[in-house]
Amino acid sequence: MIVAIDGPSGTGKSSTSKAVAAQLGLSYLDTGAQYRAITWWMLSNGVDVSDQEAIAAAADKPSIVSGTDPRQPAISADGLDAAGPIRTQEVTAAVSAVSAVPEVRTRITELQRAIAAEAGGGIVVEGRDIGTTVLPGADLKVFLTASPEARAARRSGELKTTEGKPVTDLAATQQALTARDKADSSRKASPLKKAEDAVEVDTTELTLEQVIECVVTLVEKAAARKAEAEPVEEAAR
Ligand SMILES: Nc1ncnc2c1ncn2[C@@H]1O[C@H](COP(=O)(O)OP(=O)(O)O)[C@@H](O)[C@H]1O
Ligand SMILES: Nc1ccn([C@H]2C[C@H](O)[C@@H](COP(=O)(O)OP(=O)(O)O)O2)c(=O)n1
Repeated sequence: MIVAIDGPSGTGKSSTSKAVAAQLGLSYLDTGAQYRAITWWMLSNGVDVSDQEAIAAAADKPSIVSGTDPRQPAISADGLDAAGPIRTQEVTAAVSAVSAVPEVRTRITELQRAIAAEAGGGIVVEGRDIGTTVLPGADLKVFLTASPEARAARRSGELKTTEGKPVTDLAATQQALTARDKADSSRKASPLKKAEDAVEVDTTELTLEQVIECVVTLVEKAAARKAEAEPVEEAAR
């Protein structure tokens, strides 16, 4: 069972995907964390993130390793724990530019497909292009949306500056988030886009618990469809 959950920032992808995976005993992959980790590695290793060629030349260098336990998501770059540093504003401000470079996307997409192929019991993979590009044959595709105001309000509560202070400016948070959405949706290589066969869920007026319940139901229905379809496929062989 492969579940793809895509959508812009602050729609609830990570919280929903982790909870659904934990509840249904599936693995979990946060692909945004991988793009953030490669961005953090570049910033820490003197790569000029305004120079596309420099980014492309460095794309193969770091070793990015993701844990797939939804209860203990882990991410490292060259063996260093990246879970904390990838959430700083510095990384958030640079991640769209780094992730728009085709060499970075090819590298990270290969990693994602390998992780999904190894997840024997099934996996929930969340990101921007999972349903469209990374795993177009997913058993279920969900596209989460929410109003920019709701997303900014959710995000502003958890952001930290590089010095570790909380970010409280809601208007600035919304502006940064909208700019990132625009960059992620307009890039040439695998932009943020709803797959034609994805189920869209608007989370603006829903609690996180309601979104989780809705996605669990969708996964259970997709699993039932898959179980019904498989004996037919077997017989056809
Ligand atoms: N439906 C919801 N209602 C209220 N808050 C939510 C909802 N979904 C997620 N959140 C909160 O919003 C923040 C961003 O959620 P997250 O899952 O990280 O979004 P994404 O992965 O899409 O960027 C988190 O603090 C999360 O707890
Ligand atoms: N599949 C993906 C996932 C993330 N990205 C890029 C674009 C996003 O702005 C950044 C960060 O993603 P992340 O999911 O961590 O962002 P949010 O938590 O939603 O703010 O990575 C991508 O290009 N493709």
